[in-house]
Parts: sequence; structure tokens; C-alpha cells
Amino acid sequence: MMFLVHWFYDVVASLTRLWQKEAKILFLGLDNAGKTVLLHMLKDEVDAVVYIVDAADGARFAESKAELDTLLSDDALVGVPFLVLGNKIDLPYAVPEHDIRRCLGLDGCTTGKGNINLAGSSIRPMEVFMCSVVRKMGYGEGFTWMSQYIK
Ligand SMILES: Nc1nc2c(ncn2[C@@H]2O[C@H](COP(=O)(O)OP(=O)(O)OP(=O)(O)O)[C@@H](O)[C@H]2O)c(=O)[nH]1
Repeated sequence: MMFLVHWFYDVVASLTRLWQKEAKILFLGLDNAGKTVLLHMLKDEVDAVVYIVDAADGARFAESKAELDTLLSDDALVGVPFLVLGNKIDLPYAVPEHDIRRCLGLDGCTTGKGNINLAGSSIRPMEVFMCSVVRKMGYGEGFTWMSQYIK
């Protein structure tokens, strides 16, 4: 157990040093390698969250909603902007944005796609943008939206 605690603090300390250098860090690894657990451990340092949903995999929307709800209710992420990307809209069976919003329970929770000034309020910036990563479309608008909320 102490080994794990020390390991965790070593990881946080080394990543903090890297982030102070404005390094771009990619977390890569195969399915089930432990990326998600590590990211959960490091979430205290984040300025924004990009949550990607496979818009063509309706069978996993409930699971995706549960994970999103867990993140949204996390004390370490209070007020942190959330960009929800509904990915794979190039596939014919990808569902439209309003279905993603409904299935993820985001109706009435998003804050608007334009330049919406939320400074001074306790409202968490959150929006849904549909995209196709492989076709290189949609996510740019999402990142532009998100950038206005990052100091
Ligand atoms: N049609 C389509 N397929 C995509 C798109 N983006 C990713 N994929 C495919 O979806 C599959 C999963 O993509 P990954 O980027 O490996 O997904 P991941 O979230 O990293 O998955 P894990 O490693 O399991 O956490 C791959 O076969 C991709 O080619 C997209 O925009 N459209």
C-alpha cells in the first residue's frame, strides 16, 4: 500500500514538473492497460475535460452516462469545463446530437455553444459537439468553444 502511495506521489510530482514546462503529454496504451485509473488519479490538476462518446454505439450509452455522471459529481472537478464529443458521425447509424444529449442526461445542463461569459458564476461550462475524428471534422469547434473557459 505504501508503495502505491509513494508511486502515486512520484507520478504526480513528475507530471507537475512536465506540465509547468507546458509539455504535451499523451496517455497511450491498449484497452485495459490502466489509462483510465491513472487519469482518475491525476484529475485534480486538470483545467478541462474532453469526454468522448461513440455516437454509433447506442448499446453503451447508459454505461457512458454513468461514467460521465461520476466525473461530473467528482469534488476534484467542480467547475471544470466539460466538452462532450459525440464521435463517429461519419457512420450511418450514429445518432444525432439531440439523442446524445438525451441519452447522457444533458438536456438542460449545457451552457451554450457561443461566447457565453460564465465568469463569476458557479455554472460549469458544458457543451456537446458532434464530430468525426477520422474525417477530421467537428472537434475543432468543440476545442475552440472550450478554450474560452481555460485561463
Ligand atoms: N467510423 C469512425 N471510427 C472511428 C472514429 N474515431 C475512432 N474510430 C475507430 O474507433 C475505434 C476505437 O478508436 P480508439 O481511438 O482506439 O478508441 P479509444 O477510446 O482509444 O479506445 P480504448 O483504447 O479502448 O480506450 C478504432 O477502430 C478507430 O478507428 C471516427 O470518427 N469514425
